[in-house]
Amino acid sequence: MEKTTGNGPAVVFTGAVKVFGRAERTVRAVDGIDLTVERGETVALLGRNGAGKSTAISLLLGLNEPDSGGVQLLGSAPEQAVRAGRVGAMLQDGRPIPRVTVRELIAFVASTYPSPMPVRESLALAGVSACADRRIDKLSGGQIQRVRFAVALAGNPELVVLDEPTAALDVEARRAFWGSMRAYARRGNTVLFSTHYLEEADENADRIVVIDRGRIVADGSGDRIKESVAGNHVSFDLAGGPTQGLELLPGVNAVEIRGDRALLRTDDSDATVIELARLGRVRNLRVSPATLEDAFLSLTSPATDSESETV
Ligand SMILES: Nc1ncnc2c1ncn2[C@@H]1O[C@H](COP(=O)(O)OP(=O)(O)OP(=O)(O)O)[C@@H](O)[C@H]1O
Repeated sequence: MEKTTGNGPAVVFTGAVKVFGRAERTVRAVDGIDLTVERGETVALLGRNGAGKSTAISLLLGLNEPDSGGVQLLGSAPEQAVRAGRVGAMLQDGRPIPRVTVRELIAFVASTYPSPMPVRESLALAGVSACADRRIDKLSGGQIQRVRFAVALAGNPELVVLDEPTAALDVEARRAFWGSMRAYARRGNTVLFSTHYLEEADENADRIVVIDRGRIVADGSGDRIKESVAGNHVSFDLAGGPTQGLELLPGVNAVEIRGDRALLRTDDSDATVIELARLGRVRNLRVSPATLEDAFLSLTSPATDSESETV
């Protein structure tokens, strides 16, 4: 497909800060983000509830102005790139579902852009050709999300920004959605999506940017992020043995007791196991590498009281 290509990165945040509230009740929702996304990359913004993902996306789309720092989209100011149809977005809004057919909606949205994607193509890419003549308010949640994706594609954008696009979908609908997203990305387009699902970030993004309290705390491939929280888990049956002192074993930096089993996180599993053996504590022992979830948990802070935790 012909693309309006340009030079330079797709997205650049430079020291972006966004503060909400006043006086002593302020929240630094975005607290100094520096981030460059190259054209053609698929990047996941991964963070817990309230981490600042939606606020970062609102700055990127020009829906909010940063208090300091700046944001550039496809080499221009966000509003300019959005107006030209160079960016498509799916936000977490609860707008009412229109009572028109899928094709009518997409044709209408396409008509508002200077050089739209042919309607047939955006329907196919979003995987909604088969329900194009059905009314949107009669579709399933998964289909509606894909119609919203078709809306995001209507202007023939070079970049799509998706804010938790699969939050309310079941496993099958999610898989179908990500299939459509990847087909769009394979055309050389750029995708930036936010999620709190680790597996989705790992499976669908080339790069994961972990956000916590408005800051970037890790940036790289899933494997690289796992490595940044180097270490292994050593677990064994307690068999009624003592739990105190386990945190003092060589290499150990965290201890968890689950029923009759001890789980130790360690930087030096060899040394931990040797000492456990010396103490005669080796019962049903297992050593396993840190997972992406371990990495995520150790990089981000738990949600505060006001935020619900759904990770
Ligand atoms: N308009 C606003 N006014 C006041 N505070 C806000 C506003 N928007 C966001 N916040 C606060 O800024 C912080 C970041 O919120 P944001 O919605 O960007 O996080 P998020 O990572 O997208 O979370 P979620 O996964 O729940 O969507 C939170 O503490 C939130 O309460």
